[in-house]
Amino acid sequence: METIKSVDIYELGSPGEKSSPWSSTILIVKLTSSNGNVGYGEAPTTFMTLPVKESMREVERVFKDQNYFNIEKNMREFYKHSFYLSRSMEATSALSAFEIASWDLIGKDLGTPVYNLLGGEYNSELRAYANGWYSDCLEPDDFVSRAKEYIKKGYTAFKFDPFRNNFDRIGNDGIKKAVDIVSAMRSELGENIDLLIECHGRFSTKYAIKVGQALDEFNPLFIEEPIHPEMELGLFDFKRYVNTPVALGERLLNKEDFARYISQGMVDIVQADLTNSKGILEAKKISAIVESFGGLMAFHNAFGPVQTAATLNVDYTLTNFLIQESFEDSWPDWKRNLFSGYRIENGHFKLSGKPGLGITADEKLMEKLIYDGMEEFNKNEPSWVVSGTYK
Ligand SMILES: O=C(O)[C@H](O)[C@@H](O)[C@H](O)[C@H](O)CO
Ligand SMILES: [Mg+2]
Repeated sequence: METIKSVDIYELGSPGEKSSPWSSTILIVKLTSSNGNVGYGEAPTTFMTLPVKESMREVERVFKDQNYFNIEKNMREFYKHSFYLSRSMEATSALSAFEIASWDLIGKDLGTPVYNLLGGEYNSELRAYANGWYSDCLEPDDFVSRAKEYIKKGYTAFKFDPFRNNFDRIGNDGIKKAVDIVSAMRSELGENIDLLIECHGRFSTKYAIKVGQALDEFNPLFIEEPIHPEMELGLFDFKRYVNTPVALGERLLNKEDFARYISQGMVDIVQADLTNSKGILEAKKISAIVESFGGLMAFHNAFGPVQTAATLNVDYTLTNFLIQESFEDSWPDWKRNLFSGYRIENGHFKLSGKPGLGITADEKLMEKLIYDGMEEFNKNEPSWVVSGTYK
């Protein structure tokens, strides 16, 4: 029986190098098996780096010395101990990292990519959408000319938040500015480019509806988190008055959360995040629930390379895959060089086909990037926006 012999938790970062503010640090767990193989997992940060790092120590107490093939058992064991798990983003994130790393080990032990253990390859080309591409863009022309650079790289879908520093409420001027940006993107880039509108859960219901109605005419692929996440009942009204499909999920924690949303018709496109909703097997379960209600999957993927690799392994197997989020082309070099194995070419992701998650760590670089502390903080710009856009 192979067990988890040692656990290493890495906080990595390179202060000063431009990075998405919410992901200027990343958290990686490395599990070493009794047979010498290593598996990697990742947890999200966003103003919670140190609490999540600390939570990973709690997960370690449960997972250490266990047989990592027993994913269900180990997950349930942590569930039993972690009284607040069902409500804790930090605990669920920490747990997810261990789950993902366990799969990396399992795949490596069996000599096969993780997707082969989850139903096999259904999608071989994974269409990506670009995010992070619009840093410092404020005016319609800024957005259009930056998007054109990404179209040259092969992207055909763009997510962006055109709402600047409007929060809770938005006035006519704020709506007009957003409309100008979205309308310029549509008219300059054409009907074949998909526009994905990100609201970052910033509005209360009435204002979200105003925004949604104003943008419907530009036919976005979806509108994301239009309403503050805890005001989810507002989604019923939102969906009554706005035609654009609703996407959300990056702040939901488990399949039961997703089951409530999808079964009540509160969401169309589900953006679960493997690193904060219990990892790979839960992602398969969530996707199955969503599929049963006719929903599509577009996994949230805003952190580091282990997250991307884990997510792609699930994407490969999905019959209800829509599109995959990607920040890769706006990453700083340190993040790009940490792991090799998957590619993004011509706006599509491809895995290496190597065993496990299919990635290899540059361990020397990892050692160099070890960092201790919270991610960057800017009083004037919350960490969840693309930098230079909250004005
Ligand atoms: O959809 C997304 O990619 C996210 O909303 C990001 O834009 C977040 O701001 C970040 O993930 C914060 O955790
Ligand atoms: Mg989002």
